[in-house]
Amino acid sequence: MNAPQLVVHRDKELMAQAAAARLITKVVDAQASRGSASLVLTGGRNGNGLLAALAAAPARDAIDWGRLDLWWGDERFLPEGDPERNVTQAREALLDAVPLDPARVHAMPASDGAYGSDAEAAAEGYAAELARAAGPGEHGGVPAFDVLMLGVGPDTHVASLFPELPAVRETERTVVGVHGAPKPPPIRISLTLPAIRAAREVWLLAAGDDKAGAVKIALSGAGEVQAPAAGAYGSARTLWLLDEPAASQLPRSLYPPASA
Ligand SMILES: O=C(O)[C@H](O)[C@@H](O)[C@H](O)[C@H](O)COP(=O)(O)O
Repeated sequence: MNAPQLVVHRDKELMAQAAAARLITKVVDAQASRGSASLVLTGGRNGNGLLAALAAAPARDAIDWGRLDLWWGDERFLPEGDPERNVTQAREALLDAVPLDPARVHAMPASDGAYGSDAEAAAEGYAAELARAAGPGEHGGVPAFDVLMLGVGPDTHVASLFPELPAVRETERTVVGVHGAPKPPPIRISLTLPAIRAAREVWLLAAGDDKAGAVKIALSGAGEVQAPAAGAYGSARTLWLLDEPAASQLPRSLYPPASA
C-alpha cells in the first residue's frame, strides 16, 4: 500500500477549487495519453463542492467531455430524479452544463429502475456493468479508474461503507447493497474496498472541523473495519485533500507546511 499523501488548503472553498484544478490536469493528461479518462464521483458537500468548482473553472473545457467515463462510488437507493440522489446533485452541480456522452455516464440504479426495490439486484447489475467496462489487463472486474474520489464522513465512512457494518468487510464483491446506513437514507448501493483499490488514484476529500477527528483516526493506523477511510487507497496514489480545520488534529509532521 502506498503511503497517503496530504495537501492541506486554507479553507473548503480553496480546497474545492484546487482539487478541481488538479482533476482537470489529471483528466487532460489521461486523455492525451490514452484517448479517454474515467472518474468515480462521490456524493456529499465536499464531493458536490468539487463538481461546482469544476463547473466554474476557467480551464474546464480543456477536458474532452465526450471522452470521459463517469461512475459513482455510492448512491442513495431512491427513485430516479430524487433530489437526494448523488447523481441528481452531480447533474445540478456540473453534469448538465457539460457535453458528456450519455452512454459514458454510469449512474447507479434507482429504486424504481430495472431492478425495482431490490438493492442487492441493483448492486449486482452495477457490478456487471463495471465488469463489462474492465479492460483485459484489469483484474477484479473493475476498470482501473484514473481518479476515484471519496468524501470522508465524520465517522470515517467513505462511499457507503460505514464502520463495523457488513459492506466494509466485503472482500469479494465489487458492489453491494447497504441497509441500515447511519447516514440517511438507510438503503444505499456502494463500491466495496476491493473495487475502490482498483483505482489508480484515490482522492479523499475532507473539509471542515467536523472531519478533524475522522481524519486523525483514519491516518493514525486505525483498521479499515473501524475506520473505512483507512482502507481506501489507490494502486498508484492515495491523496488526502484537506482544509486546515479538517487537518487541525493531525501532527504537523504529517503534511508539508507549504500546502496552503
Ligand atoms: O452518499 C453520500 O452521502 C456520500 O457519498 C458520502 O460518502 C459522503 O461523501 C460523505 O458522507 C461525506 O459527506 P460530506 O462531504 O457532506 O460531509
